[in-house]
Amino acid sequence: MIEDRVETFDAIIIGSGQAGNPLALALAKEKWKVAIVEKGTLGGTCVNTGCTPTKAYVASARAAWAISNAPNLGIEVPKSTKVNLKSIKKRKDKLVNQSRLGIRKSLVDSPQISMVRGTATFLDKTRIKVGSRVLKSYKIFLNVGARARIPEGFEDVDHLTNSSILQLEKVPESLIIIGGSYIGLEFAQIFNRLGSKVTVLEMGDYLISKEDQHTSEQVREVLENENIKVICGAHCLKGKNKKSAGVIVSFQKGGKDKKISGTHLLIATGRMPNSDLLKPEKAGLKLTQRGYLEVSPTLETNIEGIYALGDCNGKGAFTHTSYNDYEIMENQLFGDKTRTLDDRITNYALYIDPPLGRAGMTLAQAKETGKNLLFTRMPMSDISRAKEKGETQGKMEVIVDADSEQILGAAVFGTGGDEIIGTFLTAMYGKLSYKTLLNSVQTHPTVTELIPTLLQQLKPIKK
Ligand SMILES: Cc1cc2nc3c(=O)[nH]c(=O)nc-3n(C[C@H](O)[C@H](O)[C@H](O)COP(=O)(O)OP(=O)(O)OC[C@H]3O[C@@H](n4cnc5c(N)ncnc54)[C@H](O)[C@@H]3O)c2cc1C
Ligand SMILES: NC(=O)c1ccc[n+]([C@@H]2O[C@H](COP(=O)([O-])OP(=O)(O)OC[C@H]3O[C@@H](n4cnc5c(N)ncnc54)[C@H](O)[C@@H]3O)[C@@H](O)[C@H]2O)c1
Repeated sequence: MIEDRVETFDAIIIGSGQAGNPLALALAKEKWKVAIVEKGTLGGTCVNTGCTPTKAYVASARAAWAISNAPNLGIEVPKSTKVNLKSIKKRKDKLVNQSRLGIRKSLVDSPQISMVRGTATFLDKTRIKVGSRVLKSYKIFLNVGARARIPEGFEDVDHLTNSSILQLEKVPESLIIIGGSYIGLEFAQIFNRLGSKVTVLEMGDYLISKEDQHTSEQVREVLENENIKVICGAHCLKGKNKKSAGVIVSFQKGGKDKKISGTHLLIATGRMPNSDLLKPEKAGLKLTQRGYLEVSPTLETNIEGIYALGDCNGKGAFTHTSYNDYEIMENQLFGDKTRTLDDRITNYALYIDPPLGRAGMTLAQAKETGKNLLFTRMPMSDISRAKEKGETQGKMEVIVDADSEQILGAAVFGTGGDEIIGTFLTAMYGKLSYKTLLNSVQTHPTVTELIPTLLQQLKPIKK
C-alpha cells in the first residue's frame, strides 16, 4: 500500500551539490514545495572532498614551498621549520564545516524545503524511494555527482582516494599516485611540498592528456623540478599489499616489467557518475556509454519532467559548470528561456603552483575545426612581474580565428594564471576582436600586461 504513504512535492532534488542547493532555494522562492534528498554530507564533492579542501591544502603546501624558497629571495629561514598535517587538516575541516553549515542553514531556514537524508532510488518516473519514505513529483532534478573510479585489480589493495587522503593526519613517507591528471597532479605537488616522496604513474604517454602536449611537457617539467618522479606510458598496473605496511605497484613500461613500492597509494584515475545508484532503469532514463545521464541543451533527460545537472550529465566536471547548470535551469523555469548548455565556453584551472588557467579550445582542437588560425606563445620569463617575483616558469598562449578575429582559446600557465585567464574568457564571452585586447593598456607591473604584447606576435598557423 505504497500510495497510502506517498509524500507529494512540487519538485524533488536528488543531491545537495553545486546545482541542487541553489536550485532548491530558487524553487522555494517561487513558493514551490521542495524535497532535497542527500545521502552524504551537504555540499557534495566541491565542499567536502573537492575544491575547498584541496585548495586549502594547496595554500598550506605553497606556504611550505615559500619557506624553502625564501633564501632565493634573501630571507634566511631556521632549519627547524616543520609541517604539521594535523593542523593543516584542522584548518581545512574548519573551512569545510563553515561552508556546510552555511548550506544547511539556508536550506533549513526555508519553510518550503524538506531535507530528506538517505539514498534515493527511482520506483518509476515520478516516485522516489528513500529508506521507508516514498516521495512523488512531476518535476525531478538529479544532481548526484560522481565518485572516484577504482581500476580493476585495485579494489582489494590498500589505497586512498581524493576523500580518504584528506583525512590523513601524518604526511606519508612515500606516496605513489596512479593517474597523472587534475586530481593526481594537484595532490602530487601538495604532498611533495609537505614532505612525501611522490611518484606519479600515468598510463598515457603524457600527463593531463586533454591538454596540448606543449602544456603537458611544461607541467611535467615544473613537477620534476620539485623532485616529483613522473612515469608515463605505464601499462598493466597491478597492486599488492606489502606484508608489513605499504604497497607495491607493478607495471610494464617499454615492454619491461617494473615495480615500485610506497607507504601509501592514491588512486586518481578519473571519476564515474553516481547515476547508477539511482536505479535509473526504473524510470526509463537513458545513460551514455560511460554511464552519464543523457540530457538536452536545456538539461532535460529523455523522460519529460526529469532533469540532470552537474557532473552526472557528463557536460562538465567542475563546480562552475554544475552551478551554471543551475543557472540554465532557473532561466528555463522562471526566466526568458534563452540560456542553454550551448552558450558555455570551456574554462578551468589546474591548481598546481604555478597554476594553469585554460579557456576555450586547445591548439589541437582548434586545428580540427579547419578554421584559419592565428597563434602565438610567449614564456613567462619575458615578464617583468614574474621575474620580480622569482616565478618565471610557464607560458602564455592564445589562438585566434583569423577571419572573425575572435579568440578561440588561451592558456596561461604561470604565476596568477588561474586569475589572468579570466581576461581572455571575458573577451571570448563578449565576442570581442582580439584587437580590443591588443590595444588595451594594462597595469604595470602585472602578468596581464603581457597580453597586448602576446597578441602583437600572432602568426598564421599552416593548415
Ligand atoms: C579532488 C577534487 C578536486 C576538485 N577541484 C576542483 C576545482 O578546483 N575547481 C572546480 O571547478 N572543480 C573541482 N573539482 C570538481 C568539482 O568538485 C565537481 O565538479 C563538483 O563538485 C560537481 O558538483 P555536482 O553538483 O555535480 O555534484 P556533487 O557536488 O558531487 O554532489 C552530488 C551529491 O549527490 C549526492 N548523491 C549521489 N547519489 C545520491 C542518491 N542516490 N541519493 C541521494 N544523494 C545522492 C552525493 O552524496 C553528493 O552530495 C574537484 C573534484 C575533486 C574530486
Ligand atoms: N582544478 C580543477 O578544476 C580540478 C581538480 C581536480 C579534479 N577536477 C575534476 O575531476 C575530474 C577527474 O579528475 P581525474 O584527474 O581523476 O581524472 P581524469 O579523467 O582527468 O584523468 C584520469 C587519469 O588517469 C589515467 N588512468 C586511468 N586509468 C589508469 C590506470 N589503470 N593506470 C594508470 N593511469 C590511469 C588516465 O590516463 C588519466 O590521465 C576532472 O575531469 C576534473 O573536472 C578538477
